[in-house]
Amino acid sequence: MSETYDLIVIGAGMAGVAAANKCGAAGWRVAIVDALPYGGTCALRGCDPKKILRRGAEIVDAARLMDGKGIDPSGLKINWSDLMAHKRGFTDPVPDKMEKGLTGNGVETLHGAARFTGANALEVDGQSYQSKRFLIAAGAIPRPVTFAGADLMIDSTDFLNLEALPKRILFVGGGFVSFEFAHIAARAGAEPVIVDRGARPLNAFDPDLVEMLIARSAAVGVDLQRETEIVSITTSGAGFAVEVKTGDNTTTIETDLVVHGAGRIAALADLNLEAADVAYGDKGIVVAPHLQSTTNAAVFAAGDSADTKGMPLTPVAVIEGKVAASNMLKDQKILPDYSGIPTAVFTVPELARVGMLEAEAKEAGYDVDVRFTDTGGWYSNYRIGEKSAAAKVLVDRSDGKLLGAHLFGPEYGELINFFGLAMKLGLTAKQLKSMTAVYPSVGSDLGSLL
Ligand SMILES: Cc1cc2nc3c(=O)[nH]c(=O)nc-3n(C[C@H](O)[C@H](O)[C@H](O)COP(=O)(O)OP(=O)(O)OC[C@H]3O[C@@H](n4cnc5c(N)ncnc54)[C@H](O)[C@@H]3O)c2cc1C
Ligand SMILES: NC(=O)c1ccc[n+]([C@@H]2O[C@H](COP(=O)([O-])OP(=O)(O)OC[C@H]3O[C@@H](n4cnc5c(N)ncnc54)[C@H](O)[C@@H]3O)[C@@H](O)[C@H]2O)c1
Repeated sequence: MSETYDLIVIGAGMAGVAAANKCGAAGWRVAIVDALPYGGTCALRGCDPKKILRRGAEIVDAARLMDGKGIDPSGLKINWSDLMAHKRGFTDPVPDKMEKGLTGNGVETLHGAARFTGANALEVDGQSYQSKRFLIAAGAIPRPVTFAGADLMIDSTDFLNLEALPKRILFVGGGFVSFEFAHIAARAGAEPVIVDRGARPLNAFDPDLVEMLIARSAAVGVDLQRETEIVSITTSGAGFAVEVKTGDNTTTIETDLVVHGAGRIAALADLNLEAADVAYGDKGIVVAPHLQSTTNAAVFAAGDSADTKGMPLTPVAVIEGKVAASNMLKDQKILPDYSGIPTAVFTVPELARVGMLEAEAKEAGYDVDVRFTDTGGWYSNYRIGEKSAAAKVLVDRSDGKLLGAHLFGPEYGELINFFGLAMKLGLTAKQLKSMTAVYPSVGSDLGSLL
């Protein structure tokens, strides 16, 4: 006999859990299902474990920047297995905590891979379930790539579980994952190479600041090869030979490990969406702006597995999960507010962005006042020995409002949040400048960037 629910959520990550808790707490009969331990990518295989490993890199880098300024960094090194144990101290308890939170809100927690069998029906490990509504929050998986030997790569999840870090690591793709991991690996004594097929890696970020990050990366031993395609990966001794092509030139890079950093696609292949008549593509479930499927009214989608305006980021997944839940509960069509959502690449130091890129703002016809400042010589950076830092703030000359902010430097992953809030509230640059910050703090630099 099949069970009947008000809502079944597929995926116990940030989007799914936010929605399930909200609908469960509102008194609906809700079930949530995940094929993996509860917690999703961010808490178990992404943001949180990654930033714990980055802490090791931050400390090593900070000490090296103070070499000759009162700190002797010689002998300082990352103990990889201890750092991993520190990471597991956070990740191990997550599934249990998350499941308890859900059951506390009256949500039934199921385990296994969900597969649609009809417009209002799915099965999990042979057991059938009926529901009035479904939320697909199935996240993303590494983009399948076609070069020979692609199966020899490890993915980001494997990297975050490495018991030992080899010396030579090649990252395929010049995006978030590769830059963040390469920065950690370099500070842990590895020699990372990033191979990107494009002319400009991290192309969602300000090009001038990306060039500064590339130079800073090179200084710590991260080798970037641009406009370079992977031809093949083969095993070679205990490691791998990666054949790469730049223009007409083909060379081979010997390495101990090859890591997939070539993007992610929505994880929908196993859901048998055809059975439920749910339209989808590589970017996710095709949804109306209020997150309801365009082809099956019983289905909503949120997070990395929904094709929306939002980037595949944790804050977006949470917002979309909550908005989808609210729309289902109240039978309304509220739209997610994507304004002022910042993002950062957690290299050391970090690169951050909120709002439009300079090129996007100009293309959209704004009269843009571009306020670029090299902050490498500022007190905040002098204090810690960092010479490479800058900010680019974009202001609309017509009304003084912020169009975008782009930052590269230590603690700027925090500083960007002020710009995000100001943009969400529609503040002018002048209004933001009126903020009084603790002195001396990185926040107290903000006024001078405007
Ligand atoms: C290495 C890495 C680092 C990242 N760092 C950051 C960061 O610093 N900041 C940031 O904002 N974002 C970061 N992200 C992105 C962020 O993790 C995602 O945007 C976010 O986790 C998406 O949440 P979600 O709920 O949509 O999906 P997920 O958290 O991926 O959850 C989806 C869940 O669905 C389950 N599932 C899928 N198919 C099925 C099925 N058929 N049946 C049952 N269960 C299923 C999966 O097992 C998974 O647990 C990072 C991503 C990666 C890979
Ligand atoms: N700090 C964060 O917020 C964070 C961290 C990690 C991941 N994420 C999320 O996860 C998503 C996926 O991250 P990602 O780094 O895997 O992808 P990405 O989309 O950021 O970058 C992929 C890069 O790989 C390149 N590429 C693709 N195929 C290639 C090939 N065959 N050979 C060489 N280069 C190739 C692309 O040109 C691109 O530069 C991101 O878009 C982001 O939303 C966020």
